Amino acid sequence: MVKVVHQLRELRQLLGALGPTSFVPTMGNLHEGHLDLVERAATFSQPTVVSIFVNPLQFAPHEDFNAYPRTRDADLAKLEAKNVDIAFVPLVSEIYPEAQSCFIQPADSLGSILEGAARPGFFTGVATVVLKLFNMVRPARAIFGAKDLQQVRVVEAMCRQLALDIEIVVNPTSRAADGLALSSRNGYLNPAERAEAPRLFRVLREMARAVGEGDTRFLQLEHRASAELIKHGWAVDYISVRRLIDLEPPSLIDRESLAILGAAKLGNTRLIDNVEVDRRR
Ligand SMILES: Nc1ncnc2c1ncn2[C@@H]1O[C@H](COP(=O)(O)OP(=O)(O)OP(=O)(O)O)[C@@H](O)[C@H]1O
Ligand SMILES: CC(C)(CO)[C@@H](O)C(=O)[O-]
Ligand code: BAL
Repeated sequence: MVKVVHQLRELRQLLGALGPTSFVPTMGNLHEGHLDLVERAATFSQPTVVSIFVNPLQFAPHEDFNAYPRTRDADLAKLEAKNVDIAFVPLVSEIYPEAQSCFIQPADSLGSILEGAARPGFFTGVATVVLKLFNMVRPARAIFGAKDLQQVRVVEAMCRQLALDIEIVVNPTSRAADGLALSSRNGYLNPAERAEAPRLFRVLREMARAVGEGDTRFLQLEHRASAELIKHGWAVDYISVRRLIDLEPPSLIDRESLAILGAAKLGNTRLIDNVEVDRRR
């Protein structure tokens, strides 16, 4: 039976009896992508803790904090079916008990680019809540999805820079049959937008193929991909070729591992995705 816990006090009591755990932080509205993270957690053969918390700190005032889907009972049934040990479902007041809080601000070189440029303050909100959840759960490891690649890099850097003894495990992006990365925000799409949405993955995959085959005209490729999306009604935040390791722009001389990252809006729905480059030349 999954144990549903709302308060830190109870969480600590339960954890004391469990020993080292694997932890999957989420904002709920669980889909197969989340459940794949839970399955990955189970491969470590230690108890699994999943948190469900829609973190107000990572939403700007004009963003979708209030509209964000909250499907608690369905989420808990899915965690029960996956044999999760603890579902930690705190109230906002449990995570932020004081009116003012200190924050974890990622280095600008990582926290203020790409998603951080499009959503100022976003990674301060993410890093702060992730550190807080880590301190509450004190897991041996935490599992994150590659769909949010920059979030993974921010969390890895935080663990490195603040000497946290937590292994960060990255699980591949789970996709629908047509390639669209699974995401809670896909639920905002109307049928016509849902049919259009896989184009983001397709243009990123096409760019990754071109770069993998040796095309180094990155700016031209980025412009072409953006134009293709704009032509089909998207508003593009960025499409960018980056070094996989630190998301810096690549140099033309070194043969670094690369990824193509993109974020764009279809109607009112903002989607992100990324594709690693398989370099053949
Ligand atoms: N399609 C996916 N594949 C792999 N991991 C995923 C996928 N979607 C979400 N995750 C991971 O699940 C964890 C919790 O993410 P979150 O609850 O924000 O879900 P989401 O579907 O990404 O929602 P949103 O639409 O808000 O971005 C994160 O580590 C995230 O990277
Ligand atoms: C890591 C996270 C749970 C922090 O709120 C969130 O950013 C998410 O769901 O990806
Ligand atoms: N999955 C990332 C969390 C967010 O967009 O707020």
